[in-house]
Amino acid sequence: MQDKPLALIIDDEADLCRLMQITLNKMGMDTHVAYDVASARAFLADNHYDFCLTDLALPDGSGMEIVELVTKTTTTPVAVITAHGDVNVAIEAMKIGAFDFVNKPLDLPRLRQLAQSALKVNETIIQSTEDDIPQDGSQEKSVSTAIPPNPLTGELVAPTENDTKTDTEHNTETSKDKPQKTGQNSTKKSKSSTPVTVVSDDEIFGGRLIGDSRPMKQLRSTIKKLARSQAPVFLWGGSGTGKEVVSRLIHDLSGRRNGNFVPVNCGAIPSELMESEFFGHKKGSFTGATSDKIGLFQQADGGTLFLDEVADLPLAMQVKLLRAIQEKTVRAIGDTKEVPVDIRIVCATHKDLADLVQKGAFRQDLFYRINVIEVKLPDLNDRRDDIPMLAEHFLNMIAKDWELDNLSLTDDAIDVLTYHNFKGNVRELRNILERAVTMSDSDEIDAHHLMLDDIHDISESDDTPSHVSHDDIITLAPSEPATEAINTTANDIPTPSNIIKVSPYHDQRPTYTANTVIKENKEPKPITPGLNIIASANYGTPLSTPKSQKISPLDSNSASQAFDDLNSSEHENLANGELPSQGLEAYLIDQERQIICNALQQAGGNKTQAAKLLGMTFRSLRYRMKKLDIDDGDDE
Ligand SMILES: Nc1ncnc2c1ncn2[C@@H]1O[C@H](COP(=O)(O)OP(=O)(O)OP(=O)(O)O)[C@@H](O)[C@H]1O
Repeated sequence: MQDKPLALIIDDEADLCRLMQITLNKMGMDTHVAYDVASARAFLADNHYDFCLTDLALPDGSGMEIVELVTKTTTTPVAVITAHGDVNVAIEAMKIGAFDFVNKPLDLPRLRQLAQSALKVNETIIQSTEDDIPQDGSQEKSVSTAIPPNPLTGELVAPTENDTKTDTEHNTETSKDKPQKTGQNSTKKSKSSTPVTVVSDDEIFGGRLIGDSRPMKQLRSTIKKLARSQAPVFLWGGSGTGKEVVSRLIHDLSGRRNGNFVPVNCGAIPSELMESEFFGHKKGSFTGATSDKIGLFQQADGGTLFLDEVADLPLAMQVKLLRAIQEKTVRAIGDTKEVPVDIRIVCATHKDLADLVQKGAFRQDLFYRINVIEVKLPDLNDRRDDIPMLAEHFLNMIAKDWELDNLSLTDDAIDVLTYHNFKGNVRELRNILERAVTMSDSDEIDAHHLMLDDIHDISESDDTPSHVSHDDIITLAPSEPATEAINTTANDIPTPSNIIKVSPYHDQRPTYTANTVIKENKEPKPITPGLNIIASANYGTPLSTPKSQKISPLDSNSASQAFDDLNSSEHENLANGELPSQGLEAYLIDQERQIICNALQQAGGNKTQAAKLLGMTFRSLRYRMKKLDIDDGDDE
């Protein structure tokens, strides 16, 4: 018969210990109790625990000592008990490796939740690899400053027989009142009783976090450690460095992986809707609230809430967010009850949040609360060794996606990429390659297909490469699809099961990058005689025609159906200086779709001919058709 999970409770209040014991026993756990640091140390020396819970104020020392000891020498998740409201101490404990905390007076449902999370942490043991770089002075400078000292030091190997001894030697003398042990199997505990899945690094990271440079090895090692904690994580790095990728990995590797991962772009939610989006609302609570709505916090209950661009939160919302994070409860607009939520917060920004705190634009208390573990993501320019590997990875992805043969880069192209100044980081690299593939009709991508000379000039003169305004740009090449989070294929994510929930505000902003733009030319650019395209669509925005409605270019009915809203009176209105009712992006997408359908019709469905008419390569046309959901018909 399998052992029950074993917990160690450390607190000098006997009644409280008894209450915790009863609660954990009812959950099917065995328990040991120690009333001081010395007896806890003795228990820890002789047993392997699945969960450890310690008070901070103990008669002969601090619970922090226990946290340090447990995280340095075992894989056991250790939580701390804090006096109510003493969040600062809880944060300090999490910085040195505590996986979570519970307040006094003790809330039993919260204790149960904590214990359950602890057991889940033990379910996946990630095989240690050579990538696991010890966090000592041997790190490169950029990494050691990026990651706070010793955030979580748990070893990531399954416990072995050597990890533990039997406790027969000391089981009577470890506590002033004798340590209390409950349960049948509590005295011989040689290894974790939680069913363990062993996952290799390749299974976890394969294809998702490419890079063999030292900063990337360090990052992978940090992610694995963070996955064993509930501590809030703050990801800081330039646009396109992979903050969302890292956030998803932390979720997928953690005990929360069966809950939802809810990404939300804080900068994309109109401020008047923020409270309702985050916390939900009751029907009738304001004009337009026609039904009850569950907020993002509740959607992420049991999982992870990823607050991207957290620096963009208005101050009023920061106060409400802080309260929800601290209290672990939310109240929907128009509701009278608080609802408990169990979420882990991961935040990200490319802005200097500490600077915003100084300037009064970001609340210090919220900054302190979300910035428990800070991880700085390295710029691509600081890990150039990874560029060939990343390029190969993206070419393989593009080839698979567009059903092309093997694509490759010439040596010259690799050189050009390796020396390019990437202001948009990995996303920019991917966009450059996507464009290069559309520009080349061969499977071999050469330096000139990358078109990096032009880009260099542009990016040099552009301070905000990743968020260029609509007004002065024309997109030349597709930027990253906004629906990536939804469309990610099993192939992209070879992970433990994950349920991805995408909030309506996730990544809706346009994803222009400097490399995909040319400066404005007010005059529409004639591409071929008779065709006047003012700009190509930005593929980073949702299509105005729903995905399910595939357009057949040769079926004039279905094509015209898609453009019903672009009636002639609208064209007249536009000519008179009015703005498109469906918004610029949707308008441009419809325009592009219509023009391509026209060209295909004129060419009798022959894509090669249609591409010529449009002055683009065959491959570029096929790519655009795919993005715009225009029926591909037979391959030529
Ligand atoms: N190390 C990596 N390996 C493979 N793909 C990566 C890596 N880093 C980033 N990417 C890819 O680059 C793109 C941008 O990544 P991501 O969205 O995570 O960046 P970000 O830092 O969150 O960007 P932003 O700040 O603009 O939101 C995605 O397509 C992602 O899959």
